[in-house]
Amino acid sequence: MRLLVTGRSGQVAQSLAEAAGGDISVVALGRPELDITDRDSVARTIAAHRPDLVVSAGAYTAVDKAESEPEAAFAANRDGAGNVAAAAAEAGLPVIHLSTDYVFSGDAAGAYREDDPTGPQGVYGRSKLEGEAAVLAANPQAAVFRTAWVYSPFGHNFARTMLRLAAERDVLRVVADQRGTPTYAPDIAAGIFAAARLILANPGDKRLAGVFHLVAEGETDWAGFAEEILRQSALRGGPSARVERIATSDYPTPAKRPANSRLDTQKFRDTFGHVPPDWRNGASRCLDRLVGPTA
Ligand SMILES: NC(=O)C1=CN([C@@H]2O[C@H](COP(=O)(O)OP(=O)(O)OC[C@H]3O[C@@H](n4cnc5c(N)ncnc54)[C@H](O)[C@@H]3O)[C@@H](O)[C@H]2O)C=CC1
Repeated sequence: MRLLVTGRSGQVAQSLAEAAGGDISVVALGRPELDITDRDSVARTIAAHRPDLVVSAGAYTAVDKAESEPEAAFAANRDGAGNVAAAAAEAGLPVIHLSTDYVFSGDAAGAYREDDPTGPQGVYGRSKLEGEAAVLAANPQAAVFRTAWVYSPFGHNFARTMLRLAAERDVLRVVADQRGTPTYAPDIAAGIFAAARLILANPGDKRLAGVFHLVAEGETDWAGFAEEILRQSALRGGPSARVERIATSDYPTPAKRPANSRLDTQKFRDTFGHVPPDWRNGASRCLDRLVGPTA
């Protein structure tokens, strides 16, 4: 199968490109040749590369900056997402679109299911929620995968930030009152490949369209994630530091984050027959790459 992926230098796009091989080919494209805010450039790119399926992973992901740049966030996350889904639909192609736990308020007690009420807390979450609606309206073969707390060997992410800070400081202050599931981008890529295979084998199957939650198994809080990264780093001879657990109120940010980011993945597992690994397993593989293998 041949996948065209938007947002070439992003964590998920790079993970998809890296995992391609065998009967899977991935063409990952980004600006300047593919700008999702430019409908014509999306249509031209799809026509030129003739993929079987489009993965929409390009997005405006600067959560705090979005509060002061709402136009840019909505241009990419709502209008750009809609452009990609519509251009795929015009070519008769299914689309897998990435969305986020930030569409929820975080006030619920348990893990969020796909049909639970949304309630984004900031501009980024609102722009992604409106993007979901645009995608589902534009393409009858659209699957929206909400994921969360993405990290990888690439780009800006929490795991890399913790390692960098641990090399500079003895104590890292990390919020301990936001719960969720760290999800290793290569594990998202594996879930996307499994789903894409099924979607392409069952064209028009309505059960494979709609919203799904795709995160790793298990849960923790940001401080717990930091502790695990630093524990695994120390095992490999990498930087380590003590984690001081703090409250969100001690670390003010422009955008409010959900206190509960947990996503229920039952629907994804039942529909696509794919079970993502535990988050600690992903952390271990990421640390193998960022620090090196354990002795
Ligand atoms: N990073 C995270 O923790 C989470 C990410 N997500 C979603 O998952 C998806 C993938 O996320 P990541 O790979 O982490 O993001 P990322 O920030 O690593 O990559 C996004 C890519 O999109 C590109 N992009 C932005 N505007 C564009 C435009 N107009 N045209 C073409 N490309 C453009 C950026 O240059 C970047 O390479 C996104 O939809 C994001 O909203 C969901 C939950 C959490």
